[in-house]
Amino acid sequence: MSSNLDSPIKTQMAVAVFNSPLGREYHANDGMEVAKPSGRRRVFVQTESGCVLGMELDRSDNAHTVKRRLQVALNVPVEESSLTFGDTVLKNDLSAVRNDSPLLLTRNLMHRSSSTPCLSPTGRDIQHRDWSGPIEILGHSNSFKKTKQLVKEIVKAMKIGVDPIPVQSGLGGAYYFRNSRGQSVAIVKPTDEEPFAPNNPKGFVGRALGQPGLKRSVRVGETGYREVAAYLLDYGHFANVPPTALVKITHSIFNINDNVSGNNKSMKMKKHFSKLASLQQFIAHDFDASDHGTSSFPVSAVHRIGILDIRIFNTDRHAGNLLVKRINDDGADRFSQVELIPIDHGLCLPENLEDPYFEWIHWPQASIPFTEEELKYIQDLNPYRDADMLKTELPMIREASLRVLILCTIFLKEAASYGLTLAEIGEMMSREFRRGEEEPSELELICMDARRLVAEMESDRGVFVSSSPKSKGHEDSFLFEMDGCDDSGFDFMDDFTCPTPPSHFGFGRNPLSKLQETIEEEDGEEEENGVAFDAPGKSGLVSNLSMLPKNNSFTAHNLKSLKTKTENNGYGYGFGYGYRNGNENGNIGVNSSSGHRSANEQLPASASFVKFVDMNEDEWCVFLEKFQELVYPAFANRKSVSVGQKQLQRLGTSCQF
Ligand SMILES: Nc1ncnc2c1ncn2[C@@H]1O[C@H](COP(=O)(O)OP(=O)(O)OP(=O)(O)O)[C@@H](O)[C@H]1O
Repeated sequence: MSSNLDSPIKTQMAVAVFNSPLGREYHANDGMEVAKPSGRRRVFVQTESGCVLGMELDRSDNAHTVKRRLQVALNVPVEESSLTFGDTVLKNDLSAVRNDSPLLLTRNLMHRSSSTPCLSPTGRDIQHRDWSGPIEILGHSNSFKKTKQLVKEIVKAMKIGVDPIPVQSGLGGAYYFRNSRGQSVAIVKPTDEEPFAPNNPKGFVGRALGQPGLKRSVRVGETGYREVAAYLLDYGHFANVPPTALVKITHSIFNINDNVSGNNKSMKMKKHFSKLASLQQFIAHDFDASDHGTSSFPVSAVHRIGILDIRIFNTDRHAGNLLVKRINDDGADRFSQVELIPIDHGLCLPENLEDPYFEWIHWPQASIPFTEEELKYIQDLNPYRDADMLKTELPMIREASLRVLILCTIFLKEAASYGLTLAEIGEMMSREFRRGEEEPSELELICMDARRLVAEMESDRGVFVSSSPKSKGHEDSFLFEMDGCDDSGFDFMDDFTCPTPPSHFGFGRNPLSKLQETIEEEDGEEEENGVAFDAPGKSGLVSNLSMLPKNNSFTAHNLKSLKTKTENNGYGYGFGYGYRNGNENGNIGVNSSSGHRSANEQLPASASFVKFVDMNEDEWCVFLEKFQELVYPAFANRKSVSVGQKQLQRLGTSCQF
């Protein structure tokens, strides 16, 4: 039986099927929200094609009944599909699924590239039968007040025919939505148009939702809720993150790729598609931080954004992601002050520690000590409360990301109270390149030591827990079990071995402490397919970039951005992991005829030195205790080096005279 999960139109048809069993539709944004009887929930099912269905669940529903309804609508046999909610593949019980949760429907068998889209001429009629509003906010937090207002303005404008405008810059699909006066009021980024997602309009396709994305530890399709998480965590608007919410949004502007030819389908069809997207308030600005000298940036703005970046382990704070707005502009070229607006938090809260990117790290503002007010803000942060808040507001968030948030917040609190500056904290979190090797950051080294202590305690007590680091047959070596997208047959993070980290802190980093990451299934498949690019060295980067699509939406900014993203991760020194073209069995499809590029052609794999998700609750608690004990010697070490560096700098200056 051919399954039609890839058909956006079929997906739209399914709306009718979903609405019927319960007879009543829930309107999130029209002010008519009816109190639901307990057990009744509104969920949003996203298919692999990116399209989204609003659906009501009853207390009696289970995964099987939901999939059965999907089978009727989409012709996907129940036994061939999986329904995923965050970390959980739903087997039967749906009690963990809360109101407003997005669910991902995937096929177990991987024949994506050979599936034939099935288009239905009745799509328009179906759209009329979808009673949900054109924009529904997922979640009911008070924090979304501003967004609700924006949504009203946008819907009003849409009704009188004011269309959104596609955003040319950036690697993902994004659209400026406007008010009735034609002013941009929000930027909308559909989750299925992210870089490498199936409907990316700029040629970066090749991975399925849920697979590793631009950053290996952030899955494709999951940057949208991270944008919202950053906003929700920005208590008191401290760092100035623009109001952001996750929405189900329906419009004909959105991009749908024909998954056979890779061509853009929606442009020709002008159909309406419902998508899950982040919707962020548009902030009028004058330039971004890459366009202007940074010396005018207020110290407090840099500190506040830096504090947020550390909490959320931002891997993408490049200068383009800091908008700059002049204030007190006297009309001349001079202006007394600027306001900074941090945007684009889709690559924060990774599922693993990797190399963060903090543009501010070498700005002088970052080396100025925190003020009392900033220290108070930091001390009042409660990582466990933050994690609970995110779980409530964004129920699909993964445990691994929450652990990264908890760890980084603890690290920030301890480091700030010890007296470290923003720059020192950022440096301790960043990896370095030595002799062409990416080495773990000081933060990662501390974590590796803490993990070793947990493992030692367990072996002393004779405890063997399946999720603990296990002996791999040779001394000092562990094999960590991975969580994976088991149903997709694609391991998110593959097994890797972990030699014992060095027992000292600081600067004697042991290159051998780097975990040897298995490069997914590539090795085998490279041989099978006989198509492999191996371009070590910097020239590899250049040659790969030169192969990027040349469509009109792909600008120098995109290039710079991809280059920054890769170089930031230390990949600028080599695409040395080997690249391959997609294969017809696989999830890494390439449509070279259409100019669409495979994700794997451009993405090197990142090293994982330490992970947290394989620890059970008890181990995690002990790990955190050990971590907190171990940070102090590391802080002392860092402080003494900073002092040494300052003395050297002074010496250098005095030598000039
Ligand atoms: N809240 C906002 N207000 C105004 N402009 C915005 C806002 N968010 C994004 N933009 C603009 O849209 C562009 C693209 O957005 P963004 O950087 O978030 O997308 P992206 O695809 O993730 O980009 P990149 O690949 O560079 O990280 C930005 O360069 C910026 O000019």
